[in-house]
Amino acid sequence: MKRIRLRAHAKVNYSLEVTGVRDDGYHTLRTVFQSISLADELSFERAEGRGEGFALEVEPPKAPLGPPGENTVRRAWELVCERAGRTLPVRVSLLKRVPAGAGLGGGSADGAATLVGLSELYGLGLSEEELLGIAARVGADVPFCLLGGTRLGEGVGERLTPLPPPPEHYIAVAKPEASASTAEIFRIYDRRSVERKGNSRPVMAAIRAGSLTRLASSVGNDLAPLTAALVPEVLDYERALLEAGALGTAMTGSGTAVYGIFADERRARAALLGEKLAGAAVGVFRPARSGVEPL
Ligand SMILES: C[C@@](CO)(OP(=O)(O)O)[C@H](O)COP(=O)(O)OP(=O)(O)OC[C@H]1O[C@@H](n2ccc(N)nc2=O)[C@H](O)[C@@H]1O
Ligand SMILES: Nc1ncnc2c1ncn2[C@@H]1O[C@H](COP(=O)(O)OP(=O)(O)O)[C@@H](O)[C@H]1O
Repeated sequence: MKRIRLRAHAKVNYSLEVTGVRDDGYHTLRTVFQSISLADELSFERAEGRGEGFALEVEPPKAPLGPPGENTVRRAWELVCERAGRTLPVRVSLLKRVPAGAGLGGGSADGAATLVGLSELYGLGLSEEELLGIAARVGADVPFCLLGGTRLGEGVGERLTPLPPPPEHYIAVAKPEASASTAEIFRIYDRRSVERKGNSRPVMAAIRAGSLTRLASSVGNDLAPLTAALVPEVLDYERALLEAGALGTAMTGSGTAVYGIFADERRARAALLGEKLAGAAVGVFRPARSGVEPL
């Protein structure tokens, strides 16, 4: 039985600026995305002639994936079936490692991996351009999660420009108990605009210069004050990471996870053991060069 096994990488945003609002209410962004070594694992097998054609097993079973109909894996499957003009019976196993609702793009990464997995499983031969087109319909982050690496995202995140890999470093990630809904954060944004810090340009200059200290001192996220107003731990954890020696910290995506940049793995791991981050540690990760890759 043919089985496709893939790793779906999470991401952080080294910068996140809101640049406007489209007619459909989506906000345009300028953001530098970075895939990281934290990843979910997915496997895909044909499930000929069983039920409606889509079966998903998740480990751990209680992983908070929202309403079943809204799962990004199912949504991606529905769109690929539509593109293929037929039902593609599949059984998907998903090992969740990326915390949901964290701004780490876990759901988006799973959606991206599903597009690749189904195209390979059924030999659909979908081009990257076709996959990107479907990805944009799954979610705003999914086109990036499909390509991965280091990229500038514009539009709602679908206009991607590749960037050189960043200088070597370690990324210590911490997440408060509370999650944040991306939709809610943008609703708050519409009611009270935020100071635009313009981090993307200095972040890109630092990456191009290969300077870790400049990169670390340039990271930032315009949405952080909004999420922090709902979940104060966002700011507490940024401070704790700096006190533990992080060269720079920021919130990722619409939150609630935050990360600290370290040159030294040992210090990054020690930072997550500090009492102020007790129970919040997600882990220490490295930049990754792809978004979806064979397991
Ligand atoms: C803003 C980012 C930055 O990385 O946040 P994170 O998801 O990483 O936290 C992402 O682009 C999010 O992408 P994604 O998580 O796919 O958002 P979606 O599910 O497509 O959107 C959820 C809701 O958030 C709002 N939304 C989302 C993205 C965007 N650029 N503008 C918006 O206004 C819309 O109301 C949308 O219905
Ligand atoms: N495969 C999935 N993994 C995680 N969350 C999912 C998935 N499919 C749908 N969701 C829902 O989408 C929400 C956002 O998940 P996720 O993409 O991980 O957040 P973010 O992009 O903010 O990191 C989750 O809170 C959950 O309700």
